[in-house]
Amino acid sequence: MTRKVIVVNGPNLGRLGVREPDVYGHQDLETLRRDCTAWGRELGLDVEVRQTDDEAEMIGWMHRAVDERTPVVMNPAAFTHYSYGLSDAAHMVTDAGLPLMEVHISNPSARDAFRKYSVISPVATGTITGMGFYGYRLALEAVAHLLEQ
Ligand SMILES: O=C1C[C@@](O)(C(=O)O)C[C@@H](O)[C@@H]1O
Repeated sequence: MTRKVIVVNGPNLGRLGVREPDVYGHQDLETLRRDCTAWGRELGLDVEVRQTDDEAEMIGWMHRAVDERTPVVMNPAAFTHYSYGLSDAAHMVTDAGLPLMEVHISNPSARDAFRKYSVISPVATGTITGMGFYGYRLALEAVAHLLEQ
């Protein structure tokens, strides 16, 4: 059976391709969507890529993931650094025994001081940073691996 996985992206990631291309690359969200869908297919995962600038919507997606038992790949974007609401919601996902892989396109630790701390990392299954879009592939591989355990 193909297992559904959601790949959720936080604020400003809808602007991939035009936002700081030196940091986030020249490829847009649509390309990320196509890449993740194709990688998922290879790994036997039915991947749905979402993006929102709205914290409440992202939190709602976590509640639904718990209810529907859906593993999560999450790039929380700026929510990473301050959203205790999203952190609590992400915690519910891993508490439910579901994988939640945190991904960052850049390496936030190597950037501004406010990016050095993640409120998501302490509750995530694992974190991948600094690998560009390829980090999402690594996160999907990790999810596929964890689902086989
Ligand atoms: O919006 C983002 C993107 C990001 O999560 C990344 O993918 O590298 C890193 C965050 O610090 C930043 O706020």
